[in-house]
Amino acid sequence: MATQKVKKAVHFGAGNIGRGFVACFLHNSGYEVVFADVNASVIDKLNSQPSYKVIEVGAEGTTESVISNYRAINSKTHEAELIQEIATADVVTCSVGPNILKFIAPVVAKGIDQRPNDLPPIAVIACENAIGATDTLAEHIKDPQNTPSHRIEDHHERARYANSAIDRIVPAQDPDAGLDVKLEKFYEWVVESEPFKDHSVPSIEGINWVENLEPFIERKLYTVNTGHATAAYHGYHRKKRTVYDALQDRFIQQEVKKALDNTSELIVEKHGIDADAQRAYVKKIITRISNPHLEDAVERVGRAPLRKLSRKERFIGPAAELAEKDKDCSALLDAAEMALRFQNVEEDAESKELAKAMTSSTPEEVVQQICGLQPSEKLYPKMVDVVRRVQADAMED
Ligand SMILES: NC(=O)c1ccc[n+]([C@@H]2O[C@H](COP(=O)([O-])OP(=O)(O)OC[C@H]3O[C@@H](n4cnc5c(N)ncnc54)[C@H](O)[C@@H]3O)[C@@H](O)[C@H]2O)c1
Ligand SMILES: O=P(O)(O)OC[C@@H](O)[C@@H](O)[C@H](O)[C@H](O)CO
Repeated sequence: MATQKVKKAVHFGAGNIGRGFVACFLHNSGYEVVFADVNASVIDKLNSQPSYKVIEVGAEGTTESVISNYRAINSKTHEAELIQEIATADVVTCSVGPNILKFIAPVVAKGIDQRPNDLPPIAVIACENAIGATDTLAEHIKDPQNTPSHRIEDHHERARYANSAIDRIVPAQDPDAGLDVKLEKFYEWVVESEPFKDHSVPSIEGINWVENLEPFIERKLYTVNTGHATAAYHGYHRKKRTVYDALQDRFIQQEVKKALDNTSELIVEKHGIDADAQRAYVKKIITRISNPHLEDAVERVGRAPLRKLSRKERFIGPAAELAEKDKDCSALLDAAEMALRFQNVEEDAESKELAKAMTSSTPEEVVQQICGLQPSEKLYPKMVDVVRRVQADAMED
């Protein structure tokens, strides 16, 4: 009797969303998961412990599931082993952070290049909070430094790249929790189906396959993440510990609602999303980010402010489009102002860099270099005023 081959997934980033969501869904879909990470302590724990728990918390109570059938490889020290795993895997996923994609690309490229001819193309799905994260990873993989140019023409026979939108709040974990991950019950994982049109899509339970991802990723980033970051940055400024604490403050709650009114106007018009459906979505997001069981620190949600203030991200992205249409983006500008004031310099390298740029650059330089706006854009002078105000306040302190 023919035995069915066990499917294998290599997942880069054994952190919160990696262990708590992506690996959990791959495991539940019958994959053996090979984690790749640079954190030696997490790798050692994964290799010495045969299972860990994923604990869903919420108003409805707590449920636990057990994840097993995984291995882990240190991508810094065991590159050759990792290349072999990728060469023979069915799926490569990652949740390492958008700025890390360029660092994992070389090893993924080598694994793809060594893929045996008789295997179907590997599915590559980046699970980051960023528009087109898989495209970004693919660009790095296909860079001549990583894939020889004579191997590009038939590269699609070895790999297919699909963008995704991934949504589940996984806070930083208690240091004593070991590998276990506490997270919210809600999840949404939407992935492009188009790259697999001449093959079948990978069989991963829970994925919503769509032809056009743009409305899903923009709706997610400009609602969940805009709302989350607005609460976190206003919360940090008002000395709140968690996003839940921030949302107990009526002023912050109003700022979040106003920011999501701004982005809803854009999303509804741009993507033809039903206004009532968007209102219900916003309501659900506010309930989700107000989850008292999650203990989600404002420093985690506000992490990497340079990334969050960049052109295609949760504030400047929608605000630039709204400004071009002469529509209200004032709450997004207020939230961006709070992001500029996020000075978590001890823990966050980008925050330190931002603080330096705010003291050494002109407002115009900050807006061009950090927010990626050009003087010809309608948002540009508004954002210059915001930076000028923050810099003036800093001079007074
Ligand atoms: N936590 C969430 O709620 C959530 C939800 C949706 C999407 N995301 C996205 O997922 C990504 C990861 O977020 P997270 O919260 O899990 O962060 P995290 O810090 O918990 O996990 C990131 C992991 O990547 C590893 N890593 C860093 N550099 C690496 C490298 N060069 N090679 C391999 N591994 C490397 C780190 O050691 C860490 O284990 C981000 O893009 C984030 O926006 C997070
Ligand atoms: O991961 P970031 O830094 O892009 O954003 C922080 C949080 O808003 C984010 O991790 C959310 O928890 C997540 O996007 C929910 O799906």
